[in-house]
Amino acid sequence: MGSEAGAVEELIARNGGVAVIDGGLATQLEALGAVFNDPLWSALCLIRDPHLIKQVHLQYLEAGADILVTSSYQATIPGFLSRGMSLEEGELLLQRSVKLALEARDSFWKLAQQNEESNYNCALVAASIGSYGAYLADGSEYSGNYGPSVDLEKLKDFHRRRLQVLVDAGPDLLAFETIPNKLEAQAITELLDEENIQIPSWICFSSMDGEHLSSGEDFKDCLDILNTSEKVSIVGINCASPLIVENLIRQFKKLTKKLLAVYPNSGEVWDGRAKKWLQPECANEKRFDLLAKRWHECGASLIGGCCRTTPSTIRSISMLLKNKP
Ligand code: MET
Ligand SMILES: [Zn+2]
Repeated sequence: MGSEAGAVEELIARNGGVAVIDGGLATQLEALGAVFNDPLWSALCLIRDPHLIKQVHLQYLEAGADILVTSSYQATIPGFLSRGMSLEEGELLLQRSVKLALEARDSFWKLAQQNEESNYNCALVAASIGSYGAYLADGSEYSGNYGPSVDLEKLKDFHRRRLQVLVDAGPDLLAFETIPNKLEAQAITELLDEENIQIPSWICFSSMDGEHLSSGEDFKDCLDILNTSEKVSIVGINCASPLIVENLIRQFKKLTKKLLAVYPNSGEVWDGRAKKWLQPECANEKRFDLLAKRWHECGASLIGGCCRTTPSTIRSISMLLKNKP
């Protein structure tokens, strides 16, 4: 546990052992009418519709989220440069992602404090840093297959400038998301030290089988690396099926003492040929909020949703886990 994780620990203690992370950002942007059939994905909104991003942050706060994840998941400097933007413009967009979340948090909190009956916490803002695979936009964030040309230094170089810009914009923590392999976990861990980052980080992995990282590597080898870092305060899983999360929490509990975060997707699977989301088996029997209660009982202390989860998912888990409206 890093010494800087005080604000997160405080939040968890105040809620009786849990903090609620928000839900799918891209999903909710699409629900509000945004269209991003594009390699920049939801980062397009930073350019075209920043007001929608703020609106989604406010919707998640209203639903009870204690932690907002910013819109920088697929916002990268090489991605922006490849669209003809300058370095300066790209950096401004990254700053904007943090600013939008901080503004939403501050204005919501100001109103909440004026209402004596409100039960809200002052939310924390986690700057999202998607994996290298998310930038490639070729699905490799779910396979971990980056090819032979990608080594430790290349991954560090990819992450370095975005990390610096996001930290300078003043978020409360960093959220590395959908990390699919050990090499990238190691690159991030080393980079946090090299850059002397002073805010806490979470590193969340993707997993397809509920046993291994998406790459097929063992979590033990990966967590052995993360456990050596004071800068990584929280580890966990995001954008995996909710049906495999409990097994992963049990495994993580044996491998690390760090706080655990889980925010799986809805369990729907994208059928690229039919261009529609397929419902998971047993979707009805295993409702997300009941699963979330199990995840908490098994030892996860930060719980939320990823793709295809919405403010209504977050509202129900917030009510169930915090036992207050
Ligand atoms: N924070 C990102 C989002 O909700 C995570 C996406 S995982 C593919 O849009
Ligand atoms: Zn997701």
